Amino acid sequence: MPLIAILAGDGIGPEVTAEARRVLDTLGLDLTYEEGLVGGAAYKAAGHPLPPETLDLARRADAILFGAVGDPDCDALERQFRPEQAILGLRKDLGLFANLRPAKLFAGLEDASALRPEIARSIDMVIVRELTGDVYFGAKGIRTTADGLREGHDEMRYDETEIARIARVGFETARTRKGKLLSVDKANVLETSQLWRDVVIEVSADYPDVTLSHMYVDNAAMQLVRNPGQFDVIVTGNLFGDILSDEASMCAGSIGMLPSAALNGSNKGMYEPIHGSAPDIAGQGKANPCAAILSAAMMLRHSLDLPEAADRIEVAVAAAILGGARTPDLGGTLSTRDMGDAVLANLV
Ligand SMILES: NC(=O)c1ccc[n+]([C@@H]2O[C@H](COP(=O)([O-])OP(=O)(O)OC[C@H]3O[C@@H](n4cnc5c(N)ncnc54)[C@H](O)[C@@H]3O)[C@@H](O)[C@H]2O)c1
Ligand SMILES: CC(C)[C@H](C(=O)O)[C@@H](O)C(=O)O
Ligand SMILES: [Mg+2]
Repeated sequence: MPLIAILAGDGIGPEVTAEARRVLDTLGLDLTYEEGLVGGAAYKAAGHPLPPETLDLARRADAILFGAVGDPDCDALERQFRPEQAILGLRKDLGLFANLRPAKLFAGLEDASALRPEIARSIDMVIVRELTGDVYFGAKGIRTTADGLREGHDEMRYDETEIARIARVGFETARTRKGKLLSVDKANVLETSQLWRDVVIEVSADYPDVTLSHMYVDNAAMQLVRNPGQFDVIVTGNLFGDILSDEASMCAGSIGMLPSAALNGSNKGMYEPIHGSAPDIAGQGKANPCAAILSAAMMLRHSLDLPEAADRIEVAVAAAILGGARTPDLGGTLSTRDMGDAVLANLV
């Protein structure tokens, strides 16, 4: 029976993951679950944000359902002990280089979007974010210059194989959709981006059926709020993808609505909302669990070959939203648990 690692983490992570778990349980699937400590919770209990037992569980599991990590109490710790190192460590250890972040407007959420309804309605895209390279994993530190000044540095780097494999994920994803791939970079300034653009163009020779275009990241950030309907699949690096996906989430109504899948080319994956631990609302039952619930659906589709069960979850979330279920981020008053109930009530 497939094993699911549940790593709920910090802040609203456990609150939203509990709702995803309730939905999974209701589907009556043959899955086993094992919970592990991660993030600030793990640091406080075991002295490390990614304890060996958790890493072992993640390696053994067929898929990982991840909540969120991050705890203001831990922000002053040496970097290796900070909660965020757990998620970065898992991505790197498991080779989860391909991060799919679908952003679409659920019918009924037009008024929750930061955009005008007629613009928001057109949003239906997938951001394919590279997840194990870029400034995230380059050489970094704070050093002292010859003049005695403190100097922070984070190296941006990608080699051509890293670019080519994420480009292929972008092209393959575009093939299953409208056949349009936009590569977002900063090739007018950055050498890393110039190589990115060159390699994406080389790989495009294998995908003559996909229309490839390119855009600088600053323009892409602007176009995302001007005319998001122009985007089908966006492929981009780790940092640009992080920023653009938070921006896309608000265009689609709320950061509480966007799920993600982190994949490594096998069936294994880690599934998580794109949002963080939201310390400002943690423990208040205000968090929107939809992103976590939709992440569970992505898990069923990408890791467990259960597309019908995934569809059932997505249809239930869409129906709950259409029926007016709204947490505070969407302008409503439902609690996290109530929103979970609304999704369960619409499971058919
Ligand atoms: N994948 C992750 O685990 C992840 C992702 C992003 C940030 N973080 C961490 O989370 C902590 C907080 O970061 P932040 O405040 O920059 O980002 P955040 O995503 O946690 O919160 C940003 C804003 O969005 C709101 N929000 C987020 N999720 C929501 C939800 N499901 N429902 C309703 N509102 C929601 C929050 O209340 C907050 O106002 C930091 O420690 C950060 O490093 C973790
Ligand atoms: C918590 C942080 C390391 C993480 C990232 O930057 O990748 C988060 O913002 C995300 O989007 O998953
Ligand atoms: Mg982020």
